[in-house]
Parts: sequence; C-alpha cells; structure tokens
Amino acid sequence: MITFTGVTKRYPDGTVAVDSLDLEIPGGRTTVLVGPSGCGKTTSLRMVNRMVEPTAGTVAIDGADVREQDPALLRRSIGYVIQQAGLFPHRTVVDNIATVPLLLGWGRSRARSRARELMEVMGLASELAGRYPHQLSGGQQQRVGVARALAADPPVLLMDEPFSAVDPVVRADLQDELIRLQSELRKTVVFVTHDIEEAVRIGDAIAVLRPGGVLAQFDTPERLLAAPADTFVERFVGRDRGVRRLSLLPARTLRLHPEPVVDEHTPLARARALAEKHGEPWLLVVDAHRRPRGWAPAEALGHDTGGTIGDLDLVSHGHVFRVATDSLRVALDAAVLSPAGRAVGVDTDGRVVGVVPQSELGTAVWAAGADAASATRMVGVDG
Ligand SMILES: Nc1ncnc2c1ncn2[C@@H]1O[C@H](COP(=O)(O)OP(=O)(O)OP(=O)(O)O)[C@@H](O)[C@H]1O
Repeated sequence: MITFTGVTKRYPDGTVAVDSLDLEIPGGRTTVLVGPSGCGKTTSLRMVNRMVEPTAGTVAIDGADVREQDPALLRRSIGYVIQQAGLFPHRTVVDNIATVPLLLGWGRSRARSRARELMEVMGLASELAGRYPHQLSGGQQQRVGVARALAADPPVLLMDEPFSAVDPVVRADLQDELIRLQSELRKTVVFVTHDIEEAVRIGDAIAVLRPGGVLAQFDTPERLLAAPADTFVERFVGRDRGVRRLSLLPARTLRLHPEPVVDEHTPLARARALAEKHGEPWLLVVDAHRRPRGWAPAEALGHDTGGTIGDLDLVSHGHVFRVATDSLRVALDAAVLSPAGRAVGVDTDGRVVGVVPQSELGTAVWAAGADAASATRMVGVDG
C-alpha cells in the first residue's frame, strides 16, 4: 500500500502542484491518477520514488516513509515507465531491459536471460534483442519500457502516461497487455493519464485530481461513472458516462434466446415453417460448427420448396459479442448495428449461443440506470 498523508508540493516559484493530498493506494491493484493538464498527477507520482520531494506531509510504502530510504536504492525497487519509454539510446533492447538487474549486481548472463524472458512476456520477438531503440516502433519501445521496469520484479510500478504517444490501436493492445500482466503479477501499479477512457479501462481504483492538486474523488471506476462527487468530476468523466459505464457491466447476465437460429442445411420449406411458427421476421443461419453465417429475412424464404436456407443471399450478421467476456456496451452495440435488431452472442470458439433482442437490451440498460441512480442517492446521503 502507498499512503499519502497531508502531502503538499510547492515548487520554488510558488506553484502549488499538490495540495494536502490524503490517499491510500491499495497494494496489488492498479490505481489511476487522472485529471486535466497541470493538476499535479506527475508531481504526485514522482513523490513516490523521490524524484520530487514533498514540501509537507509524508509518502509511505507499506508503512515506511520513503524519505528514510536512500533515493537510488528506493528507485531500484520501484519500476518506472514514462511516455516515449525513455530508453537509453545507445543500449540495445536486451541491455536496456537488463539495466536494473545489472545495477543490483546480477551477473551479465543472468541479467540478459531475465531480459529475454521479459521480452517474451511482453510479446517482443527475440530478434529485436540486439536492436537499438530508434530501430523500434513506438509500441515496441513502450513494451521494452514496461519490460525494463519489471526486470527486477519490483512490487511497485509507476507509469506516467506510458501509452499516450502511440496510435489508438497500439494503445488498446498495450492496455490489454497491462491488464493481462497485472492479473498474473498483482503489482501495486500507479498509472497517470489524462484520459478517463483509459483510466476506466485499466483501473481498479481511480483518483480524480482537480487543478491546484486537490483530490476531487477516489473511487472504483463504476462508482465514479455512476455517481460523480460534484460537477467538476461529472464534467471531467464526460457526457457519455452512462453509456461508458455499460462497458463495466458484464453481458453474461443477458438472457439468450435460441429460437431464430437455424442450420444452413435446413430446407427452405422447414425454415419457412419455423419462421411462421415463432412469428420470426429474421432467422439467424449458422454453419455446421454453429458459427454465424448471416441473417435470412423471413420474406426471402419464398414459396418454392427446393433448396436450403444456406443457399440464399444472407444479410451480414455484423459484429457479435462474446457472452463470457464482453460487456453490456458491446452487446448493445451489436444489437444497434444488427439488421435484425438482435445481438448475436457467441462462445469463446465463436459458436452461436443465442441472440438478444434490442428490447431486452433496453431493459438491461434501464436496470443499469436504476443502479446508477441508487448509487447517486447513496453518495448524496454520504456527502
Ligand atoms: N519543476 C517545476 N517548477 C515549477 N512548477 C512546476 C514544476 N513541475 C511542475 N510544475 C507545475 O506544477 C503543476 C502540476 O504539474 P504536473 O506536471 O504535476 O501536472 P500533471 O497533472 O501531471 O500535468 P500534465 O497532464 O500536463 O502532465 C503545474 O502547474 C506545473 O506547471
């Protein structure tokens, strides 16, 4: 656990970057510091590894005041990742990653073998080991940066806007990678970003700072979106916070309907009878492995008796949602884009489990809204 107690930082020119910060950052979780530019996120982060010293108050790691520890030794026990990776330009990838183990006195071959192991963990091909940072893409450099921070297996990892200089697709990959790593490693991660979307995606807890370095709210992502503490937080989390909150709710609670799903080899006459029996305007056609092929409108089933439903020109089923792992937001999106007005739910192998009509998604969204409203009332009572 990292504890800030009454921490203030006033720079020599009088700027108060952080003002009386009290914060308990839980161990083994990812805590995100978020807020607009200049609100003191980086200053707060750097007070943990003593790159900045507080003017007042204390920062403690597991109860030990960081000021009582030698700064160089302290920094070796804390991983640090920054924007643009901050790699040593004249060291190869493997030597960049091996930096801290070498400082800690590991032998060269042990340090390098640890570095190669981390390259694999971070999805870096082994042939990159001998390259220099300028010979890597931005995303690869960030992966090396994270590997370097993890090399000596520190319990604490500080990350300052580590993914903000890469494009959105690479950024999403790096976020996924961090979530996956963290589910195995359970480090105490403190992550700085100005992007609320990123904060909600990766954070177990989020601290929102306001200009002047004052803590505005410290909460779980879900409660932050459901019940912002005041108008500053409400504006900061954005007008679409309701929809964004759906990304934190699981799709697996939805009821899946098997009715309109038919095998591609179903004779047209039988498909027509099925559609009539269930009053279905659309049938979802699946292949022999129950993977979706597309939607058949009932009116296209015709009156002739020959052929199978798989012979028809099917309407694209659009995107699907994975029942076990996707969120309500993905399921809603799948339904909104579906020509048949239903979201298609699949298992981990892409086989259709069932479909959910838009109306039922509407009910689930309404229930999520009711939840959020009761959370807001609770904050009202607490506050
Ligand atoms: N060395 C310094 N001397 C004087 N003022 C500083 C110094 N470093 C930061 N500041 C000021 O302290 C305040 C907080 O800066 P900090 O970098 O901690 O904010 P931030 O929230 O991380 O901002 P950003 O999102 O833009 O990186 C700002 O007003 C900044 O100008």
